[in-house]
Amino acid sequence: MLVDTIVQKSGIKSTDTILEIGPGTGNLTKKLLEAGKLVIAVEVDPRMVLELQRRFQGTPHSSRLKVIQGDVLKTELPYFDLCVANIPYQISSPLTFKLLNHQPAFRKNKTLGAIFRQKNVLSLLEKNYKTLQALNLSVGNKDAEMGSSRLGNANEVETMEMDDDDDEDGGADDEMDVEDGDAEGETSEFKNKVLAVLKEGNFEEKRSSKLKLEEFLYLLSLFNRAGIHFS
Ligand SMILES: C[S@@+](CC[C@H](N)C(=O)[O-])C[C@H]1O[C@@H](n2cnc3c(N)ncnc32)[C@H](O)[C@@H]1O
Repeated sequence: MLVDTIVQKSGIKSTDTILEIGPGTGNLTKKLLEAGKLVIAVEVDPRMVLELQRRFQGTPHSSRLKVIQGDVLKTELPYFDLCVANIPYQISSPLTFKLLNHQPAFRKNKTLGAIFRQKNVLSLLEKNYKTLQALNLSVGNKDAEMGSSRLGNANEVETMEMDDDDDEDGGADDEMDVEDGDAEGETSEFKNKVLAVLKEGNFEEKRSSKLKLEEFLYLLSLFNRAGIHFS
């Protein structure tokens, strides 16, 4: 089943308690409960909450289901071993960020500086960063092609200026950096980029458990501005 696959890949030791975000009418919830899990479901839509309660009330599983009605971004999350979610795209970044910073509930009350130095966190972020860079490059190249075909050969100077702009914006040069850089150099370069964002907002020594929602969102905006995304 899906959860077992996730567990195998992630190396998580225990999956007794599952946080399910956006359970809707509860199709996955049912499977999780049937697999003997304790499910904490966070659902914003009151109609879905009623449906969930109606569906599992009086069944042998009801004692292992807790439903929390509310916006997951504004809800204080309980302890859980594994989180599953099927949620709208718009909230996936802030949610991933919230979950990344939910670590005090498991592991220690680490500073953000310590959390963002962890290899698994850095490698996830770097993967997203490179995907976005590649997408931007391909969109940039398409725009440049369309631009030069619009200008045609009649205005060579304009076309050359446009090429220069591309270089300044990190177009072709960046692509070469990505291809030519050695793996370790790139990783520490990316780590420095992440730490620079934390320093910019004065977040490095702050503890995630003490942050307010506004501070989370501000930090998220700083990361996004630097091209660093969480999903
Ligand atoms: C794509 S549906 C998932 C449906 C469900 N997995 C199923 O199979 O029936 C997304 C669900 O996320 C819920 N949702 C959207 N935003 C949410 C939020 N901020 N907090 C909690 N739940 C949310 C919606 O109400 C909806 O039930």
